Amino acid sequence: MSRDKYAKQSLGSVHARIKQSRVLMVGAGGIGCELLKNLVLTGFGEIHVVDLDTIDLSNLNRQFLFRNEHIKKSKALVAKESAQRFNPNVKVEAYHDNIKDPRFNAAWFKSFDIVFNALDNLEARRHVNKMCIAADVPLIESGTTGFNGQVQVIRKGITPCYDCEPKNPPKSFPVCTIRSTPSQPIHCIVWARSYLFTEIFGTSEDDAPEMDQSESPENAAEIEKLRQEAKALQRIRESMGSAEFPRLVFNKVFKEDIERLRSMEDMWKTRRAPVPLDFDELSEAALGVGDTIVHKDQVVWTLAENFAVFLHSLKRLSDRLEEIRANSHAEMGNAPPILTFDKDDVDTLDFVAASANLRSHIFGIESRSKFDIKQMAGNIIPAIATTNAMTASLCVLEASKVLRDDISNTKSIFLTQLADRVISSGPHGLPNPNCPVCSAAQTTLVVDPSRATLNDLVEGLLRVELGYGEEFSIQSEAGILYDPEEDQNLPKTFGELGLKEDTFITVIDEADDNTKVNLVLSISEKPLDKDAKPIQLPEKPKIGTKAKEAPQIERDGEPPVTNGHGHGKKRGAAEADLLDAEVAKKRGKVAAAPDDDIVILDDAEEGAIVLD
Ligand SMILES: Nc1ncnc2c1ncn2[C@@H]1O[C@H](COP(=O)(O)OP(=O)(O)OP(=O)(O)O)[C@@H](O)[C@H]1O
Ligand SMILES: [Zn+2]
Repeated sequence: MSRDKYAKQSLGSVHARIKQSRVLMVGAGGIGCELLKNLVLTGFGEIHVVDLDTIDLSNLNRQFLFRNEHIKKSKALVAKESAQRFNPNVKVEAYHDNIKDPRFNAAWFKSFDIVFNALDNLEARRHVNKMCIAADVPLIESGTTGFNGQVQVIRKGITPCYDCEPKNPPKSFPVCTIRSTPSQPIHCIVWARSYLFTEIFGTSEDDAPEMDQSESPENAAEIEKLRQEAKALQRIRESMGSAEFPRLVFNKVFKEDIERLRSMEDMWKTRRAPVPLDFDELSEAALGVGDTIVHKDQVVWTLAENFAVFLHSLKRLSDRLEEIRANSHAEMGNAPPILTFDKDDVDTLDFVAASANLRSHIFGIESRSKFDIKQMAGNIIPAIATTNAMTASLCVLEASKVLRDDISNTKSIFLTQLADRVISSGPHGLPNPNCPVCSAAQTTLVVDPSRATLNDLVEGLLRVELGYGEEFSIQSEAGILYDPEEDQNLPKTFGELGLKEDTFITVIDEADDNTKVNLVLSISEKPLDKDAKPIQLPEKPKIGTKAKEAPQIERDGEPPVTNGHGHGKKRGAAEADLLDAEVAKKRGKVAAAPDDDIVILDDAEEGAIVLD
């Protein structure tokens, strides 16, 4: 019996296309392992796998292509080795690399029939989306968070792309809530991790993405005060290692800062005022607390127990940092050593858990167990192997429609546990005509990197040849290259600006009327004849104008479910609840769609039953 017999029977006529197809899978983690197994067993002819990471012990429970002996090895290479054995007729290529590496350029993307995203972060997803739009290759985008999952087919000009709907930025809390008026355990946990821990052992809180530092006239004075408090804490940090250090830190953050807050009476008219803690009183109460308390991670510690763990962990972390400092003395000129919070590093977790609970006590907020705090501080949502497996199988189902050239029948599919049906789907909708990525005009820009300047582009090409007015800006991946107020780069050459082969730059028209859609220029380097212009367009692009008002398009409102929101961060528990509610809402909407029913088609020719 031939190996493909059942695949042929269930897939019907598309089986042959699948066999000849060349596909790319980006990410070999939770979804990726399931997906690669499906692709290999379905018989996709040539599969390329890219993943930048190595295998971690914590991956093994669900990433079943990996075993204990593979820990620390490349995910892409091991996934290839393991999956290849399922079907020797399939060719698998693996790359242990970041998909953003320039070698994976638009021409390389173009060589695939379909691209599958099995990623965990917004940045990489957006990059692959952009490359697939530039290369005009269909993309199957997928993501899971706990029991929720989503699959979306993206095809330039036909479906919305990943960036057609702006994505929610990662959840952040106003700095004043975290530093002055916490009201939930998560506020105290963010304070302990992103303020206290980083001010004592790391770099400044200014870098914490979950703290929204934006100032307004109402909070400017308070923010300035908070800055001064942080500076005072940094001065205390200098006495690390001394016998007085724990008392100094404690008194600063759990007593003096609280007394200052308490004195701001207006703040506490409608809230319970915080009550400072006393070091000596707690020292006495903590005398009987044994060392084993840190192992009781499922019980909520008492105030005295939290105090004891605070002191122990502060000592362990201070000793560690002192030791690193002593050893790194020789390498002068290096940045001073720091510690970073890691949910799996027990010393950092103990410190954050105890500090968060001490603060909760001050503000009359319920304490949490170390186990709970680990979930919240690490933004962990348990990955569910079944959700990944279901999502991966739906990716293949949608891919089969793409290979049948049946994009119009592809669906946006949602998995959710809250609804009466686990899987629901809806039509894919239409591209957003003002989307900065897929509505953009695209063309290649040939430049002589040593001669072509940004001014040649701005004046010679954009204004003279393409009719741009005064108001427009140019952006590269690294940020703004030019706008009317920032023209210092104009005399620089493309070489000096680091704009190499295969990088993209985007021209954003800011004219009030007849605003042009974004123009994406893909750079191609070529030494050009001395007499020729140093910058040329081999093909003049057709640049449409933006729609004045966004038309009412039937499009799925919420952003796709992802198991990471920007910055490679996982979603917090509070966000997960929100997401569940969003998905439930969507589920209600989608379920009402008449074409949501299961259709059984009898494919007479091949004897196959197709479930859509
Ligand atoms: N820019 C990128 N280039 C290549 N691979 C990437 C890139 N960004 C993320 N990935 C990979 O995508 C995969 C996503 O898988 P998954 O969501 O299961 O995460 P994980 O890191 O394996 O698990 P967890 O984060 O839950 O411990 C990871 O293997 C990760 O290395
Ligand atoms: Zn788009």
